[in-house]
Amino acid sequence: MITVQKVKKIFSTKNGEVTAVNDINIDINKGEIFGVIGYSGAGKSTLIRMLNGLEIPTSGKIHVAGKEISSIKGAELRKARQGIGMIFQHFNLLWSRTVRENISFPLEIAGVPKQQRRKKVDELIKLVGLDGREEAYPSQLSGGQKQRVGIARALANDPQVLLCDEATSALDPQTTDSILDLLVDINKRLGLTIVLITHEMHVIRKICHRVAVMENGQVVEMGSVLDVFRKPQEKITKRFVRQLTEPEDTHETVQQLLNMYPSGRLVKITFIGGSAEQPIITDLIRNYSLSVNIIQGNISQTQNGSYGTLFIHVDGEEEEINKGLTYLQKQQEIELEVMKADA
Ligand SMILES: Nc1ncnc2c1ncn2[C@@H]1O[C@H](COP(=O)(O)OP(=O)(O)OP(=O)(O)O)[C@@H](O)[C@H]1O
Repeated sequence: MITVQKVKKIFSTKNGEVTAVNDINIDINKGEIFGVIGYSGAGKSTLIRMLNGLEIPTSGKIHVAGKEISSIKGAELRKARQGIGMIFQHFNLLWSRTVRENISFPLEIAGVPKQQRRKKVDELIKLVGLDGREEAYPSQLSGGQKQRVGIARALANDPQVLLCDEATSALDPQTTDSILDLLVDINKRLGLTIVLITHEMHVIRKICHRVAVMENGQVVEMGSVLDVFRKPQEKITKRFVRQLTEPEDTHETVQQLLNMYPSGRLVKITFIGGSAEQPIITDLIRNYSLSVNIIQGNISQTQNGSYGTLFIHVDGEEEEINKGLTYLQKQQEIELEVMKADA
């Protein structure tokens, strides 16, 4: 559905050239929810703006829904853009227009007759759950409702692709979750391809199938969300994954525990997919002469299955400990890390 081939974007500024996007290659499949994560300045906005022709690459090619978006101009580009919806962090609604009029706006521009417009807007209002709020103005809506208007407006021309630019960054956690649920629902119902950029791993974890991690204009890591969670390769990816799996105080706690328990091992187990439901801790206690103390754990769901981490302290005879750890290591879909004290 979307291909980004060797794309570079260089901005010329007073202080010289800035390479915002540096040689990126990405293929996004039809019906996929694809996330791009990175810190501020990584190049995410520039990349997503190139996907709908708001920026033109300095070099390289971008195809979206069969059109080479990076090379077309004028009326052809405007037409192609109708097939690409976009939602924004600050909603970008028209404040003097009602909910109904905001959603109707892109249909007016596309020259859709009045009656057809009304029917389509009614459908969209239902789809995003804004029944009863049709005549309200944006200033009378909550943040979540404003983003629902943004989503309905973006879907007005039946796009094949929806781009989301930090679409939940201005919302509280509960509202963020309800908007993310709506995006998953729309993705399933309409088969829409969704590309989102974010700096929050929670957003990636909750709704994306695949993720690309951006740093300094480059994609430094890319893969299915579960794979990236299981084995993050780059330092920056590990930092993002830790946002979810280890509360901020965990590092300190681990160091304290290592001092408290000089014998045995402190082990971090990462569970992926089906293994999260297997009774491996029970097996460990039953089959080996070990004492196992559970210190901290959490589990969460991704679009590709469950994912969790567990910190345990294992103690006993040295030989038994080694046997027990070997047993754990042999389990598929489990990653094992023996924690060590800071040097
Ligand atoms: N129009 C522009 N002119 C000059 N430099 C720009 C322009 N747009 C972006 N940049 C620069 O390109 C780099 C990447 O910016 P970009 O906004 O794409 O990053 P980002 O990951 O989206 O960060 P943020 O979340 O802060 O927007 C930054 O160094 C930025 O200053």
